[in-house]
Amino acid sequence: MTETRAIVTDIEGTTSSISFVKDVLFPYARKRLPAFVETHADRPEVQHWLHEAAKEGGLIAASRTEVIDLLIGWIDADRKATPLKALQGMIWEAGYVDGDYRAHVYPEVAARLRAWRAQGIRLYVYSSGSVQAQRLFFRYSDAGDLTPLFAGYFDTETGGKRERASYERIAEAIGESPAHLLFLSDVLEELDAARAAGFRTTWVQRPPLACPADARHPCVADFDAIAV
Ligand SMILES: CSCCC(=O)C(=O)COP(=O)(O)O
Ligand SMILES: [Mg+2]
Repeated sequence: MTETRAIVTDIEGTTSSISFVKDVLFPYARKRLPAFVETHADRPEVQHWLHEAAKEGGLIAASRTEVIDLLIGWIDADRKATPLKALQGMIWEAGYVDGDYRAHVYPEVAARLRAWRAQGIRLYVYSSGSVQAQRLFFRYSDAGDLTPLFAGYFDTETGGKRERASYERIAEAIGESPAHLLFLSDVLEELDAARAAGFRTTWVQRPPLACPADARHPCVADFDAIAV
């Protein structure tokens, strides 16, 4: 079998439960978004992402309230829009620092990540959440600070997770041939795109989901079952 030199993992539904993201993080950001935008509107990075959101939403000369409404609509629709993800990451920071929540990771994940590192495999994250959000997530995880395990992070500024070109860019950035890279995700369209770029793939189907017998990617219920 081809040697795996690096693993790139998704977060939601793969290292961590969908419920933590949807039922804890998203509502936290939704509730605080209007006040966050009003009180941080002078920060250049906030201005930048509000402008990008308005552009992506097709709003011309939009008021701040209109952009906030647009962003809230995107949260409700679970739209993986880069401007929304960047702003969510900024808002979530306070929740982690204040101890309002810790990021969920499935019980075997931290030990398995450490075992892969001990084997010399480099670890990366590719999530729709912004790089800032990803760093916070693993710094404040319920298994402790996992950020020392990761060599790098990719978000939708690299491209959409269902696009082959994104994985080609990630392989280029990691500096390895895609054949030596393994991508983990719960979403088949993401795995198809990664495979089209030459990555090895594994589909993570956390219980109560189950792997179908005719799965088109190697399929596991947890990280301990992943063949590297
Ligand atoms: C970085 S934590 C929040 C993740 C997030 O915002 C999201 O939309 C989940 O996307 P993923 O690509 O990890 O499934
Ligand atoms: Mg996912």
